[in-house]
Amino acid sequence: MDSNGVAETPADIRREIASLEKAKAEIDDRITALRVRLSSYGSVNGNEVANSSAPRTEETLLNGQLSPDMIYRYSRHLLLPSVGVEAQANLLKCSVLVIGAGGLGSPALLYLAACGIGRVGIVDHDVVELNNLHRQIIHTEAYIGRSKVESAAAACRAINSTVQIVEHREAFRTSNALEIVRKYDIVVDATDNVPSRYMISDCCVVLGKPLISGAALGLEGQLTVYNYKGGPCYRCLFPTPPPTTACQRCADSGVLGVVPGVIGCLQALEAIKVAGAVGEPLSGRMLLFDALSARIRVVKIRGRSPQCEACGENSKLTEEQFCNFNYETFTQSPLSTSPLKLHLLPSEARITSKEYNERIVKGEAHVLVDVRPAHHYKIISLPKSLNIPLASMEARLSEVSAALAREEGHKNNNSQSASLYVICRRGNDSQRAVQYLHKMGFASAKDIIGGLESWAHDVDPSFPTY
Ligand SMILES: Nc1ncnc2c1ncn2[C@@H]1O[C@H](COP(=O)(O)OP(=O)(O)OP(=O)(O)O)[C@@H](O)[C@H]1O
Ligand SMILES: [Zn+2]
Repeated sequence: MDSNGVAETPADIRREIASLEKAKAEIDDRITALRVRLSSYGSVNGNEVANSSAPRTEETLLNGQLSPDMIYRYSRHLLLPSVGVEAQANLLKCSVLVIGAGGLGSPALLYLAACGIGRVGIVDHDVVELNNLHRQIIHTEAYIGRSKVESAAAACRAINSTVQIVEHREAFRTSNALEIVRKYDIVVDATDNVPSRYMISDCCVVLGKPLISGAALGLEGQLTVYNYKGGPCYRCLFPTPPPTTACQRCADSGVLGVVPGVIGCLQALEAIKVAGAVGEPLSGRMLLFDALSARIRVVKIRGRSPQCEACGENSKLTEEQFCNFNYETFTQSPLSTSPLKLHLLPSEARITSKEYNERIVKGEAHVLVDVRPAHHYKIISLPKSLNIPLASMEARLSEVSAALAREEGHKNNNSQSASLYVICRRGNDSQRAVQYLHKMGFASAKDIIGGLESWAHDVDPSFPTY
């Protein structure tokens, strides 16, 4: 008998329980969906404020108080006595600009968005490539060929829709630097080239912004904070640029993916310390990370130099001077990451990859010397090429003579001389090698223009590039 006096069976009761459970599940789903919708609004004292495309942190803070959603989202920060509500509120009010959305920028951006920095700006002009993905973890395969900024911004928004993400899909140059940096409180240098480092540092000096600077190459990385509370700037430490030969890039020297990951995370950490006003930011000190030996050292570095041309006592670095300074000339290296293209040889000492292919198809007697380092040669090489790295050419010249003699013996009954071709990855070292071979009496040596990259591009599209 139910409360209405209607007879009921156990089967009726089971049916009613099932029906109520179904309704309860639907209500739970509805509550979850509403919570997700709620998180795209700013919460002011329990009254929600519509906040469509660009969430504004100020609206989520009332008299410096965190909204209930923020208390929940950042609760693990708030529970840390050294962080707490005050530092979290500082993060929410702060803006950070990350220049470069590559190996360093990827983890830095993810953590900065996740931790609730109020506004995060991203600058990059590049597009996502397949060979970026082993380390540039903010990007996914779906974004290959698309703007790194667009990709990184989407990832940041997916992690934290309450953070305002600003996209700057352009190269950072003297012409736009001041205008961009002015809008942020802290700058993170996550670029990979020397002219950008000087330019970013000078810009931060001119505008008085703290700079979190990181670098990673191969199996090593380093990190420091410049221009912070009377500390040194980049120029204090490096008044003159390094020789161009000392400036390597990941595309040439390689990099273990986790290494920029570690340094990029530490950059986010330093930015959070500066933004939140907690701890001791890494100013006047430099952290050095050696992945293979698993060593991290922190060394003291020189303080602000009174003679520094950017931040020193007699510095005349003004906004106007900054805009007119040529950082590419100063550092003798380009801002863009396009590889160097040397022109060392006359045209008669060069041959295109297509021409070379035609000659070998015709069966021309020849020797092909590949002058790349041995570990490059192991990645991929052309059949029957002889690997003599440029650095060991002098010691191994006799191998070139022996190979030519062998080839002449095999193919030419009339003992006509065999041709000598030299190849490398992109066609720079091959020219250097041919110059040397000419000097050593191998007058007919020719370089293959554009190296293996042009072979892959113009002759055999299935030949791998790296
Ligand atoms: N002046 C600049 N303005 C904007 N972005 C820059 C500037 N200089 C460098 N970058 C960006 O910084 C990022 C550095 O990333 P990273 O060092 O991982 O190398 P990469 O250039 O993406 O790859 P790889 O060196 O392997 O070809 C790149 O996305 C690059 O486009
Ligand atoms: Zn300085």
